[in-house]
Amino acid sequence: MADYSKINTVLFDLDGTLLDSAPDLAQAVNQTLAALGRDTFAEDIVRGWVGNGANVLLQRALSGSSEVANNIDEQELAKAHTLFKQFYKACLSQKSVLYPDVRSTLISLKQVGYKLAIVTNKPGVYMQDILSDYSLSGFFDLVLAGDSLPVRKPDPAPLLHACETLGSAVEQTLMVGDSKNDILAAKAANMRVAGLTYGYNYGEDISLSEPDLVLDNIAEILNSLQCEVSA
Ligand SMILES: O=C(O)COP(=O)(O)O
Ligand SMILES: [Mg+2]
Repeated sequence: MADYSKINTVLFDLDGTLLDSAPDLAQAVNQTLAALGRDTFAEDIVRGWVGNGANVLLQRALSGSSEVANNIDEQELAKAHTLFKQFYKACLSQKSVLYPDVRSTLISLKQVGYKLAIVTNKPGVYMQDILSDYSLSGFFDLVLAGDSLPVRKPDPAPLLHACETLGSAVEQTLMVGDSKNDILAAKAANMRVAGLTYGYNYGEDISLSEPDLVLDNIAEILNSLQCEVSA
C-alpha cells in the first residue's frame, strides 16, 4: 500500500464530495428555466451537470444537455445568471445534506492536526452562507472558490495556490473529490488524489479517471492516511 503517512494537508472539493447540494441547485436551475419560459428538468439530470461552476451549469441547462451548445444566446445566459443567483441564494441550504461521515471525518482530521482546505468550482458568493449553514466554517484554514482565481479545476492552479497559501508541500497534500475535474487538477499538480464513488461525475465511474485512491465513504481516508484518532 502506498505511504500516505507524510500527508499533512487535505484539500476537499465541496459539491458532490462534502455536500450533496444537487437538490437545491436543481431547484434554483428549474426556477430559472421556468422564469425564462423554458422546460425544466428532473433533479437527476441536473445532478449530472454540476461540477464546472454556476456559469457552465446554466449553459448546460439552457442547452438541455451536458454538452454545452455553441449557439447559446449570451443575453439569455446573463439573464439566467441573474435569476439563478437570486433563486439559489434563497434556497441554498434547504434540501442539501452533508454526505455520511463528513463531519466526523473532518473532526478526526482536525484533531490529528491536518491542515484542511476547500477547493471548489462553486462561486465564492455562496460559500460563507453554506459553510455557516452546515457548521463547517471552523474546519478550514482556507476556502478557494471557483472565482477566487482566473482559472478553475481541472486547471491545477487552485490546488497549487492552496498549497502555497497553507505553506504545504504538494507531496504532503492529498486532494479529495468526486469529479474528474478534481482528479485531472490533482494529477496536473502532481498531487495525490482520492476519488469518491458517490457525487456528480457526469454519470461516469470515477475510477476511469484513475485517482490514487477510490473511496465509497469519506471516512475511508482516515485509514488511508493511517490516522490514529484518539477516542
Ligand atoms: O458548483 C460546481 O459546479 C462544482 O463545485 P465543486 O467543485 O465543489 O464540485
Ligand atoms: Mg464536486
